[in-house]
Amino acid sequence: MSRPRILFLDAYDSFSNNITSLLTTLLDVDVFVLPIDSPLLDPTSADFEQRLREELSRYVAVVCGPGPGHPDNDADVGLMKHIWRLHDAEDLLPVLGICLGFQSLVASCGGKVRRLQRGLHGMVREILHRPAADYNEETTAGDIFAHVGNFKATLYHSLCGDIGQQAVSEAEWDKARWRALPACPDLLPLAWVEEHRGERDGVERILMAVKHRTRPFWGLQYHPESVCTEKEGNRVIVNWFREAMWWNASRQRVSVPGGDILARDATKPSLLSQLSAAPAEQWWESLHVDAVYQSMTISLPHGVQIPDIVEALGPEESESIILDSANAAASAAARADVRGRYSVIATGLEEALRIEHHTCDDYATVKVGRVGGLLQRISLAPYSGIWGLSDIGVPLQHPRGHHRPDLCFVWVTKSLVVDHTMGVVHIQQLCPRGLEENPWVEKTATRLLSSRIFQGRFPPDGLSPRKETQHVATYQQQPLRTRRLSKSTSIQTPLTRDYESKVELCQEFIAAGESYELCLTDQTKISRPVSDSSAEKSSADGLPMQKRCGSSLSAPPSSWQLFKMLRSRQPAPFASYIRLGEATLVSASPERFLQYDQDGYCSMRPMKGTVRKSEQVSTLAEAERILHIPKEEAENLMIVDLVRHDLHGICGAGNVSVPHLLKVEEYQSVFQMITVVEGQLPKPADGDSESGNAQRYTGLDVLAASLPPGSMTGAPKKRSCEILQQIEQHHERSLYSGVVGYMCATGRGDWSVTIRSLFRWDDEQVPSGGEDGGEGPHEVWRIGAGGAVTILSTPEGEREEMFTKLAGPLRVFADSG
Ligand SMILES: C=C(O[C@@H]1C=C(C(=O)O)C=C[C@H]1O)C(=O)O
Ligand SMILES: NC(=O)CC[C@H](N)C(=O)O
Repeated sequence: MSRPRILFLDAYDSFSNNITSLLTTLLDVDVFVLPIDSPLLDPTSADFEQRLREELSRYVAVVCGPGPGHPDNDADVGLMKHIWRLHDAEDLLPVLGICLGFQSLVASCGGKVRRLQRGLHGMVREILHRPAADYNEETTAGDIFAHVGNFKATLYHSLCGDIGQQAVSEAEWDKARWRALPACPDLLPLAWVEEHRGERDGVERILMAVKHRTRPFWGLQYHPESVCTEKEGNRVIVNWFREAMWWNASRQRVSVPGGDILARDATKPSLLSQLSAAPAEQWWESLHVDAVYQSMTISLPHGVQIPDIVEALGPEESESIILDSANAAASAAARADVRGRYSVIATGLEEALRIEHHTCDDYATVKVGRVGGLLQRISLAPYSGIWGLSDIGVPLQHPRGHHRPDLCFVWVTKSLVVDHTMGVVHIQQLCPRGLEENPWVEKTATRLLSSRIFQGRFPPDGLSPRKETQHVATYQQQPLRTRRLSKSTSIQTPLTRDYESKVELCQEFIAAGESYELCLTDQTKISRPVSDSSAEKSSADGLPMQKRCGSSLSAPPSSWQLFKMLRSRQPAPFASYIRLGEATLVSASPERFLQYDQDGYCSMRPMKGTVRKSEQVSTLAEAERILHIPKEEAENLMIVDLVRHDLHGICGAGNVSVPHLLKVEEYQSVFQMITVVEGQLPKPADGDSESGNAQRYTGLDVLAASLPPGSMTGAPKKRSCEILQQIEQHHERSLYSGVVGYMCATGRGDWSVTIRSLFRWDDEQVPSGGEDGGEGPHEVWRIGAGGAVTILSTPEGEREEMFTKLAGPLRVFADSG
């Protein structure tokens, strides 16, 4: 027997999948999702009424979801307002509105929707409903709070339904609070929050739930699906469904089973299932997946660090992918929970196959090596797109002024994986079958074993000592501002006043109900003489090339040297050094985005809440005191609920949990609050068969469905990105704010958020940075930094946070002048 079906109208919230998961698991129903502006159900088309009626006939009930915006704005609520207009016996069906859906119900019944005195986002409050003793036969009818105990729930709103409550005097309030008020006679209030607004403003009465007097409509202002809403609140949902089913039964309304429906499943189809639509000629045949795995493991001498291994491997390759658990050695000092266990050094990139995609294109390219010939252009038409802003419905500005790839996947067949826990290096390659004689693994092992670092001619001290010695002399602590470091390097940081007014603008959008949290960022631009990249890394004899050449002091440090400086100053679990195509990224990211294993276990680690280390805040206990406050916890909670939504969209109902909520961790220069959210990918019903395999979900499904990272956008993601594009003046964040990581052939993967990083593009060169125009070509480095703005932020606080995050990466330029 098929389960009852519920239709969920999605207003592009970032919590929708949490609601569909809650409904599915709690009520044993199937939930189908229709966007509020679905082109399949267009209110301007002639047969709209008919199509709507047909679609609704398939469901036992409708849930109108939360979302950004205002119920008076048609585009924000779309189909919802047609639901509240249903009236005759044939069309009518039970409906529950949640947050925006609830406000839309209030507005449709003549109530007002006004701004709260101050928005409440990620705030957990006691939901006040009628006390148990007050329930009798009359008051219980249709009251979905009847016999529910006390519970707290999470709020995400700036607006509130106003049915006249503020006008009721204190003396009258006790009686009036459960009665329909004259301003809106059709709605019976069922629950309230009383928010203390300080001496002057007193208590703001905030309507939390209603029931329509004659129609089967209910609404909840709070978020029943939030991870911080207490379980007792689930009984409200169960009661609603019981009332809904009872209403259907009493009207002999039966939903029509089967048939075509316009709404889609609450979870997305797998990426692999899209391949059946792919053209017959398969580009991935050139990946040589028919390969032999060869490997060798050698032990790692104490104190050897990733850059030492890279340098011992020999002269620099023109491209690099190095994922460096740079805090592995310094983990005792960092005391952060994440200790990178593995580091990955990719080699042989010049012959590696890669896939690139530029967001505005409708194709991706497959080619070999950096300048290698184009093998194929893959049309994206048969697929649902490649993971970017455009895939969450946020178009980019045209023209973008460049044709750089926004996505680059490289098929790496030769790599070194360092296991810091076991103290070993695995040298591994996938060798095309028939070419097994390839001696690369042995040759690499021999080269490492005979190098200075493996021969013990290396100081066995945890931190590599020979690093930036030549630069220490120029080290100066300087305040951060636009300045010239030397005659030839200039740094342009965001202007204080500018940034602060952008924070204020974010807060205006939030107060208007357009967003709950906005991760505002800005960029710092560094222009300096082009570094001599041919002198990067070291020569085959193990001596730093620049030392050999004797020209080290005049040449600015190469990107590789910048990386070495950054990783030792800010040892982070997700450091990386990437030189790929035209891009260079030097990162000291502390934030894991997503990790998954071959069994479909996924873990995300959103980070929100940052405090700079200082004399006043130097211990974990002090940081906890500062970070465990409503503002910081709310910031984190909002992203946690958003990340749960992203995971639910792939893992499905009931397969997401939060094992660690709001934990404070220590890093080199900051304390950060993090939460761990876990999910389990569904197993295909007939897992071993070919068709089962085609339906299989992998970690890539989660990655594709979760970009861009919610911690860098704010919530709800789509509207927040639209607003941020505007406030950040369509300035592309570029490599900053994206993700870097790997997925290996067995299905494991690990991705970090690119923050606390520097990056540059080869094509961004200015002819001369010198005032006299005589200093030769300059290259441009960029550093993005920012933080989450909420209604409780202060412009000064946010500006200070942005500069705190900027300081670490920027200092490598300051120190190397
Ligand atoms: C925006 C940045 O960091 C993000 C914002 C954080 C915050 O608001 O506390 C914390 C970590 C990141 O998700 C940055 O580092 O530039
Ligand atoms: N979560 C929501 O649905 C929010 C509704 C509305 N945009 C508000 O801010 O009040």
